Amino acid sequence: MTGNPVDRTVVVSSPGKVLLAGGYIVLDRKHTGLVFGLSARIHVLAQEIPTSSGVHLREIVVRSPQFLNATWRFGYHLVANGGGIKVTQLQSGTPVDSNHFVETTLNYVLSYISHADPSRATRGFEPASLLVLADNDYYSKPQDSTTTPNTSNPPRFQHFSTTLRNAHKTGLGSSAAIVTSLTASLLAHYLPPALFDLSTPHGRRILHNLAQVAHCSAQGKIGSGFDVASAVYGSCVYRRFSPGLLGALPGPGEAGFAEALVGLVDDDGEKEGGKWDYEIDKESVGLPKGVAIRMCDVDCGTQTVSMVKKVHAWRDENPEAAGEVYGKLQGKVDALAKALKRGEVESVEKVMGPFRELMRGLGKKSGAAIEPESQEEMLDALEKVEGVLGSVVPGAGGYDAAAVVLRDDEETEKRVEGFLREWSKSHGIQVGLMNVKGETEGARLEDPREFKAWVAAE
Ligand SMILES: Nc1ncnc2c1ncn2[C@@H]1O[C@H](COP(=O)(O)OP(=O)(O)O)[C@@H](O)[C@H]1O
Ligand SMILES: C[C@@](O)(CCOP(=O)(O)OP(=O)(O)O)CC(=O)O
Repeated sequence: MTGNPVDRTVVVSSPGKVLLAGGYIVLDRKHTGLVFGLSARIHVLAQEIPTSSGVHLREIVVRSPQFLNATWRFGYHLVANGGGIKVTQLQSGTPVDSNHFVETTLNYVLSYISHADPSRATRGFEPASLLVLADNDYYSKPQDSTTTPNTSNPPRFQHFSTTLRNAHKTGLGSSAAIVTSLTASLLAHYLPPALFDLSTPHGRRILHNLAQVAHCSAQGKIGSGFDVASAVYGSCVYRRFSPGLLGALPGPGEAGFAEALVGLVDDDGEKEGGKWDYEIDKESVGLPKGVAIRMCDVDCGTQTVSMVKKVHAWRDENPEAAGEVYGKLQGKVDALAKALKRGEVESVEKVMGPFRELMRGLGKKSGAAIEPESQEEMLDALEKVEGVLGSVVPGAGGYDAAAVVLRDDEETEKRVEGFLREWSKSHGIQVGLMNVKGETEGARLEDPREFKAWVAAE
C-alpha cells in the first residue's frame, strides 16, 4: 500500500491555576479546594523528526525557544526486566542545564506507552521533536524589557532573555501545566486514538493519572495535586487522591515499572475496588458574566514547602483548634464557590473578607507568612477600589501573585491599573495587573497550524 504517512503532529495546551480558596486544607482528603484554571496556558507541539532513509536516529528533542540554552536532547532505551523506557540527556557543544520535570515526564510517559501499546515492543519509538510555548504571564518580564502590555503588543510567546533557571516565575503553576501538556502531546502523538483520546472522559482520566504520577515524582513530594487536576480538568472543586496510592509503584527503570505504571494509570476509580479516589466537581464552579478573576504580580516568590511544614507542625500540636479553623475554612470554600457560580456579587464580597481573616489567623498561629503585612496592606487598599469584589493571596499564600475578583469591565480594570501604578510608585515596588484571567476549560487540543511560525523559527 502506498500513500503519505499519517501526520501525527499534535498540539495540546493546559491552563495555569489559582487556588482561590482551600490552601492547606486541600492537602487533607477530608477537605476540598476551589481552583480556577487560568487563561495563561503552556502549549506543547509534538511532531515526528523526519529522517532520510537509511539514517537511524533515536532522539527526542524538547525545545523551549523563549529561554536561552533551552534545547534538551534525549536518547532512550528499553530497560530489562520490564523497567520501561529510560531517557538519557545527550550533551553536545555548550552544556545545557538539565530539565528534571521534562526528563521525568519522558521516563513515565514513554514507559506507559511502551507497555500500553503492545505494537511498540517491535516498532520502538520514532524520533520526535517537542516544542514548548508558554504564555507570557508565567514569567515576569525581563528587567531591561521596554515592552509592557499597556504600551505595545509583545509577541504571543515572548523571549525572556534568560535561562529557565534564572527566570522569575509568577507562580501560575508552570510545572503542572508543562507536565500535563507534555504528557498529553506524547500520548496523542504516539498512541492510536483507540488507546488515547483527550476528548473522552477515559482519555482525560488517563492523562490526569499519568501526569499526576509523573509530577509527584519530579517534585519529589506528593502535594494535593490540585495543580495537575486543574491543568487537566480546568476549574473545579477538588478533593485530593490518597497519597498512599503511589507508594507501591517502582521507580523508572526498576523491575516491573512499566506494567505497574500502566496498572495504576489505567485503574478506574469509578469502578468498584478502583484505587483513584480524587473528586473533580465542575458543576459547583462557574464564573458568571460580568465577574472576572485577575492576578497581580508582585515579582517575588515563596517557598511553599516551608510554609506547609509550619502549618502542619501547628496542626499536629493543636488538633482541636486546627480542626475548628479547617472546618471554618471549608465553609468559605463552599460559600465562595456558590456565590461565584450564582453570580451573587454581594455574597462574594461578604465571603472573601472573612476568608482572608481566617487565612491570616492560620498564618499568625503557625508562624507561616500566609498573608504577609505588605500584602495585607496592599490588598486592603485594593479592595476599596470601586468594582473590586474581593482579593486573596491564593494557594499557600506568601508573596506569590495575588488574586482579585472584580467586575469585568474596562472602567474597573483602568481603576485597578491606576491604583497599582500609584502603589508601585509610593512603595518602591513593582506590582501590576497581569493579562491572565480565570477560565474554566482544562487541557485541550489546539490547531497545529497556529504554531507554524514557531516551528519554522528553529
Ligand atoms: N517553559 C518551560 N519550558 C520547559 N520547562 C519548563 C518551562 N516552564 C517550567 N518548566 C519546568 O518546570 C520547572 C518549574 O517548576 P516549579 O519550580 O515547580 O514551578 P511552578 O511553581 O511554576 O510549578 C522548571 O524547572 C522546568 O523544569
Ligand atoms: C499549600 C497547598 O495546599 C497549596 C499550595 O498552592 P500554591 O498555589 O501556593 O502552590 P505552588 O504553586 O506549589 O506554590 C499545597 C498543595 O495543595 O499541594
